[in-house]
Amino acid sequence: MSVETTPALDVIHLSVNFENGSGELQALEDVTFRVWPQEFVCLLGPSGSGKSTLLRVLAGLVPPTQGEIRFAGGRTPRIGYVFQQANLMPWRTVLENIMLPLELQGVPPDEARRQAQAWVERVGLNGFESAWPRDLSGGMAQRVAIARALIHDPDLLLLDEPFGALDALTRERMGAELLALWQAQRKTVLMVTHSISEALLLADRVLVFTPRPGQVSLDMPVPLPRPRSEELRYTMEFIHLARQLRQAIG
Ligand SMILES: Nc1ncnc2c1ncn2[C@@H]1O[C@H](COP(=O)(O)OP(=O)(O)OP(=O)(O)O)[C@@H](O)[C@H]1O
Repeated sequence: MSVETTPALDVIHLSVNFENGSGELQALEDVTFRVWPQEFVCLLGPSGSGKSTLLRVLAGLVPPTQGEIRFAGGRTPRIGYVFQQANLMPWRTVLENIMLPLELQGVPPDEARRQAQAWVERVGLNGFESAWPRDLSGGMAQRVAIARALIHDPDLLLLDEPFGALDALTRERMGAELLALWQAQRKTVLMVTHSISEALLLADRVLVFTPRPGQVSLDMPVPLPRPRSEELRYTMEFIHLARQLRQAIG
């Protein structure tokens, strides 16, 4: 945990209801937790427990029905968002997709290109600058999405099952790459995943959600030493933590 004393964000008694055809549906109920600067927090829970909804509330895309979110400094932070699908613009090359957030901020094109090129290298896509999204593998497309989410130097990175559509080996590799990026960039991260081992390899803390309406049923620190590698999976401590999470999910 960070030594800084101001939380990056405070989620306070948050409830979210949606109107659906037959009435109200409660997605989240009285959710309270805080996240510290530079912390990596994974959200685990059954399908429909409101994890994606929580990220959308944090991004300001869905209003809370009750409760509130407080961000450090009293203002909404700059946010990078990555979804299960890369959602790249098909008419833009890899480089042009990565530089988009800077263009939208009004950064001059040459400077935007220079920074995008640095990100191409950071996410291991050298040589693919001019490739089109349709020619990329799933893992490569997600690397573009991650670079695009980080290029504007967000304070908060929201990841909604970013590796959920990838095969198991690519997923492992992407997890390791994300960890290396996080170690270098030290963003505050909230990541939804369905994988217990992914959560344990990446997170400082794991929040487990109950079935709908989502509530936090377990807030578990992950005391595994860093840097972490896949080998950790075979240690007794890892297996013990994985069992605790499995039991909490039910
Ligand atoms: N815009 C919306 N309108 C109505 N209902 C919604 C809306 N968004 C989400 N829901 C409902 O809220 C509940 C929580 O959905 P959410 O996608 O947040 O869960 P989740 O935990 O992320 O699920 P999964 O793990 O399957 O992605 C679900 O029952 C979903 O159908």
